[in-house]
Amino acid sequence: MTTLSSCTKAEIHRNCRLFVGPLSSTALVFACNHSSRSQTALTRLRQPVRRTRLTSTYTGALAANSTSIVETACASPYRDSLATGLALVAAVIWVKIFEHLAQKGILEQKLSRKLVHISSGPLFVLTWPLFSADPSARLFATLIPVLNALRLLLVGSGVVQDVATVKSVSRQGDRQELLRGPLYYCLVLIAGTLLYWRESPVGILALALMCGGDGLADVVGRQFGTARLPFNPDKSWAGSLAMLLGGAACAYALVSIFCSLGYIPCSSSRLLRTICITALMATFTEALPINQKLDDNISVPGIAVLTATLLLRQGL
Ligand SMILES: Nc1ccn([C@@H]2O[C@H](COP(=O)(O)OP(=O)(O)OP(=O)(O)O)[C@@H](O)[C@H]2O)c(=O)n1
Ligand SMILES: C/C(=C\CO)CCC[C@H](C)CCC[C@H](C)CCCC(C)C
Repeated sequence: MTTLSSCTKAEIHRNCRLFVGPLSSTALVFACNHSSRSQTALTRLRQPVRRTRLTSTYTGALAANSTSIVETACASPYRDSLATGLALVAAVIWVKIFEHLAQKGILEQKLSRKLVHISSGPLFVLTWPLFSADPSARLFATLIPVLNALRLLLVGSGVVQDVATVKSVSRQGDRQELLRGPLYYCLVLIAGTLLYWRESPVGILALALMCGGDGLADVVGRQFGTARLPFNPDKSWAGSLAMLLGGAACAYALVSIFCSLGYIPCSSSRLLRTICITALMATFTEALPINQKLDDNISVPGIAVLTATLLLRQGL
């Protein structure tokens, strides 16, 4: 179990800059999530954080208001349970928001479904630093997609009636659809968490390309996809370009956050090359006329894992 005092002042500053405002307490949880350092160093580091008059108001308020709550949460033996509970509540609220927007007609059903697709995975990945360094932490985190997968199984198979969920994550309101794309999506989140967790960029890359990449291809393709691909008239240049850029940007943002938090050792030129080549391969796979046989939520992360694993064989 690590505590807040295991962060360097620089780490706290860096993370505070990343997660400002209402997420300030999260920032400090993030900041205290690194592998432990020597107690002497901790004591030394702790004081400067307190002593320094942090110039901006938010950092001052942040330190004053959040430290005790965050210290307690970090030091708590229930840290992973707390993080799981928090992420589960966030997941329910997040999907409910889109259910509500689709039901009120504020968002078209297809768009609402795609926005859930684009945002849920990256938001889930962003909850990972809330968990402790304990080897069992990834199992706690896995509970979030596992419970969502179970919900999809129960609703999709008709055991539980939930019209709102069906509406928000299906294309046409057919409950059985939940057993395909959305269920595969949760299974990929489960596999990514269990196999790669926050120690390797491979899982994060695969999830980013499935969510940010493939999701954006649909949104942009529907809107601007007049020029069709020569080898697949169901897909467009605009959709594929959006997947390439959106997927690479999402992957870069997430991996950079995990690099800067110290979970992944990174050399930026190598990382950029890996992200670009993996995004290209995933975009090409998504554009192929194979999605009647193989769901994009399987083919895209599948090819991303293969490509990134091969490229990162020599390490970052
Ligand atoms: N590279 C891409 C990908 C998708 N699209 C457009 O986005 C919409 C949805 O595509 P796709 O995701 O392949 O369709 P579905 O399988 O129906 O949707 P889902 O992935 O959500 O199951 C289609 O209008 C398609 O033309 C596109 O123009 N270019
Ligand atoms: C419509 C979807 C895929 C079709 O291609 C996505 C379905 C998403 C699930 C129903 C909800 C998944 C929730 C995540 C496991 C956790 C999100 C946590 C976060 C903190 C909001």
